[in-house]
Amino acid sequence: MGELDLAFVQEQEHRPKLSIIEAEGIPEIDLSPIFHHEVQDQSAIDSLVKKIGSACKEWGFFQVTNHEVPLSIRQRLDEAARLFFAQSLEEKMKVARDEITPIGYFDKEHTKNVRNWIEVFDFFARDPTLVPLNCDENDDQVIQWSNPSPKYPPKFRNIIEEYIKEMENLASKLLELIALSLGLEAMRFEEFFKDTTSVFRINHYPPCPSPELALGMGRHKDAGALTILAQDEVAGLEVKHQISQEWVLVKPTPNAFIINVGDLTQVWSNDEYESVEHRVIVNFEKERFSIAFGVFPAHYIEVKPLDELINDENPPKYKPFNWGKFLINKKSDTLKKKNVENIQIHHFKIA
Ligand SMILES: O=C(O)CCC(=O)C(=O)O
Ligand SMILES: [Fe+2]
Repeated sequence: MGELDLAFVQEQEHRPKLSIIEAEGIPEIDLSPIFHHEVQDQSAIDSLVKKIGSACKEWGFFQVTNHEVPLSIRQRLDEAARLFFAQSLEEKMKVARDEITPIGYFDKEHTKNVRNWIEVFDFFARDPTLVPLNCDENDDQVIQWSNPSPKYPPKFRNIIEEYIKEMENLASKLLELIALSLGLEAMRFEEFFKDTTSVFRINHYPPCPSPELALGMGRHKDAGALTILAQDEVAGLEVKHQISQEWVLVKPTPNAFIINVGDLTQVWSNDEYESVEHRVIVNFEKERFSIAFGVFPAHYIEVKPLDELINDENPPKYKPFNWGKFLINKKSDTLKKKNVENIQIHHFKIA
């Protein structure tokens, strides 16, 4: 990437602030009560569920520690990611995204029609992943998206697959805790994820000549049920604080994962939990890496507020919509600048 092209320049109101507020408030939650207990300590689990519930309500974001994902896997992936992105553009383009399949290497990503200062590598948890052929509501044809096999670094694919397994285990645990925090059965969400469309992604933010004008990733909300994010020691993620409406920086905690609830959790919970806006600022000197795992259901899932959470006083706030169509719409919005507003869950809101 060279000097800053106009395509990257954010409108004045969305440019990063020079004075940065660090988020002290993002709760750090210890997951040890759900691991390694022959006899489970119910009061420790109840208190964990409460903490998760308040974090989801107040922030939509929290960090988890003692999550049982081995540090060695994260380190091997980090090393491999650095080797992959250090290659020439020509090499990376051999596993590039194309117009049809939004997977592999991509360096022209857009958020809300502004280009991001980023290069990414996307990979699906299932190979192949089934998705609708197009956004047409009356067309039920399905296609397969298949993962690329980068030749370098050696074993890159295996390391990614190993990491994805860990993410899927952690995701199921977190979904159980979130279900309990909403007063639902622990396994309430499980059926949605049988044929998951979950996606793994490595984000690489190179140093940027004008970090005051561009963003690594423009303000957005994550589409899925949850995102599990590993960030390196270079800070950059900013979260919109619900109460003050200020952007606050999420300070890196070594070996923790940052969890945020996405649009689907917002709809399923009928707005009890909200998918919170976040963005990534870039750095003049330092590159930054993060690894995101988006927990997504099967393409055929009809998304709507859960029956148990609605009643006469709290009627459904969303019309049902199909996850697969929503997903491919979202993916096509990142491909290039469009002249229309990108798809959002509020388009399904019942007035
Ligand atoms: O790089 C980060 O810290 C956040 C990335 C992000 O928001 C995403 O991948 O959706
Ligand atoms: Fe995100």
